[in-house]
Amino acid sequence: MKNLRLYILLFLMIPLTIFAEDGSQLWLRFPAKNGVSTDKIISKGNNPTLNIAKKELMNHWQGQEIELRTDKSLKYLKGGYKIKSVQNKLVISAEKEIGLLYGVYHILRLQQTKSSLANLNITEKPSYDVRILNHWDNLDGTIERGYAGHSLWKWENLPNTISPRYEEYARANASIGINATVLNNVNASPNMLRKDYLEKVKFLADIFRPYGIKVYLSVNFSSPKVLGGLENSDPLNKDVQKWWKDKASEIYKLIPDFGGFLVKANSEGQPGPQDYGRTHADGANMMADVLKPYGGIVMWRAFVYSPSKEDRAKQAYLEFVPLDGKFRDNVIVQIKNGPVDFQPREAFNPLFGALKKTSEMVEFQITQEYLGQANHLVYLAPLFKETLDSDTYSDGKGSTIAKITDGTLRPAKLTAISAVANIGEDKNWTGHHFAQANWYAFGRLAWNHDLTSEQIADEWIKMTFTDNEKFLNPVKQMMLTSRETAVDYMMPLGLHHIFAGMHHYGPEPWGDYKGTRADWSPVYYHQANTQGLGFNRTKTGSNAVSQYFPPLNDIYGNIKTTPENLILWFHHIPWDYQMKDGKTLWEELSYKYDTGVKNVREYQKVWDKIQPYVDEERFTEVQSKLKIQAKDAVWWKDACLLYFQTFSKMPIPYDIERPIHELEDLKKIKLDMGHHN
Ligand SMILES: CO[C@H]1[C@H](O)[C@@H](O)[C@H](O)O[C@@H]1C(=O)O
Repeated sequence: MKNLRLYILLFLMIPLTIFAEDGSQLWLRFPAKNGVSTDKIISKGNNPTLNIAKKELMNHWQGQEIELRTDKSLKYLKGGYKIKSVQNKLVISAEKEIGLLYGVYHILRLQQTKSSLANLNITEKPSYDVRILNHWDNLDGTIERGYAGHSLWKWENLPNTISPRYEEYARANASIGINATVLNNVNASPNMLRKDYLEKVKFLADIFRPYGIKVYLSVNFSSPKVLGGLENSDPLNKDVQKWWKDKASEIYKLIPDFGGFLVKANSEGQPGPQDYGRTHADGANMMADVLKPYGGIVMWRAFVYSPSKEDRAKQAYLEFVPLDGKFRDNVIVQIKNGPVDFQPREAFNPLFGALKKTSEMVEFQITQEYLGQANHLVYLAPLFKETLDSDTYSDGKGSTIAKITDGTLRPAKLTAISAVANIGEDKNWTGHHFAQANWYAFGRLAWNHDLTSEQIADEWIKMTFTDNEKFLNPVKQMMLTSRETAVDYMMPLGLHHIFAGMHHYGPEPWGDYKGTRADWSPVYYHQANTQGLGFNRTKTGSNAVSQYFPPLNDIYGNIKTTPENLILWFHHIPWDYQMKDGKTLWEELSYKYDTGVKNVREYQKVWDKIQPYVDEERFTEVQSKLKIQAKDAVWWKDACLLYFQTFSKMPIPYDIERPIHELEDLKKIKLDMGHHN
């Protein structure tokens, strides 16, 4: 009897052990045991990176014999590799060991996704040289726009305590080809460059190095003054230049392969060269000169907005175009995908392609500051692809942002792509299990921007969850539509920045922040009045359309040819304007919000139905996040429709669910999150 009870108990525990998954392993769920024995791995040499590659094979590879071979003639692959089936074995070759490690992750991915391993003949060359994460982590452990707990970097404990997550982080990045990281917030503390902090940075760099990851730092332009006690931080002051020179030498003594600096200057209150009447080029070049002897680079951000009254969407272009050709060749201008700020949908940033003699790189945001943060399931590959595939026409038809930034159209000395990370201390790393997919997607696209959103989702689901079609197909569909769904319930038809100030989580279309910058207020962006809705950026308005190359300036300048998903970005249009499907603007807007809500409801059903194929922990966690997302979608719909209705004075179409909130109550919601604009 006793035994029987024990058996029953053991039997009941089986599912628990099978399903003891929590998300902490990310997509790295290779088979745990039964890897190949050492004699099935042929490789010469003993180098830390190679040793990791061999260890991964021993622990996880279940296939045939593998040969790892460095080959100097493969330099042209720029860190890439070849995988070839030769008789009974697989040969992975690359110029350097890091290419071999990438090749090993490639075959482990094939194994994990149950792809064919027969007759392989693969050549991989990355789209970009520098594939970099930007952490907005502060020295006190908080993260600006971080929604997955505190920073991974425990500065106070370094170098005495080394968290195992440092290496896990490096491994996860290497597995998708990310090869660089900026450890600290672009709103940078001058203390980052203090001797004691640099020594801590060295420890992280040492852990990341075998995984091919170079460390970069965000620097505060006033460091010479604040940290060095100099009179000012004027880039043309010899003492200031010497301070940076000495600092560079100090850094490279500790970290010989240090990557360089990321700089946010003269933006949102940060100091910069303009404080001394100098230009962005003067500032960037001063830093570039001190890094040059060591092979370091400067990533200078174009996210600036000046005290001018110009449309905010025009400002980066206005500041940087006159400086084209004035930057050193180890400076690269880092440009947000859109001209405003990581909105659910923006027109692409017109600065892409406009700098002809200066290297340009994209900055994406993986952390979902404006996309429901860690609560909403929004798969971002479609957003990333939309930007990369946008044709700027800068050098004629086909001048996509991908081709401008990857060196195809401009033989750029330097190619790079970056994204603001969503990683924190949370057990599942990113707050929402599905937000891991956005880290993954960024890495995969940085490696190969020709991959489709669907391919990436397919891989990620198979690696992270299962290849069972009953899970794979519906979940993939949910992911692929999720970005458009978020656009629909937040800001359809080109609406933008109608978020509540500070936290940027919920809706506040009525926001009119008198006394602050006009361009921090939602009312500035949607321009709703009794005539209509939208921001007039045509010739009769801010003329932002003129910053686009022909024929885009005309296409966007004309209401009839502007794509409807951007119509309110470029035009102020009457409420009864007739859309392509025959509906009025007001009706179209209403149906878009409604579609967004309905889709989230569908996602809830999809998720509940796949319960048999996922562990309890992840099932419940995603399920409860979807509940929040569904409530938030209704909140967005009610807030925006009830508010805009005060101008349109038209009824919400009767086949749409009625609002369940009162506008006045919604206006009272105050969330205490975040800390500035
Ligand atoms: C790091 O600051 C961020 C800020 O939190 C974010 O709300 C803003 O819009 O963008 C800034 C930037 O990109 O510099």
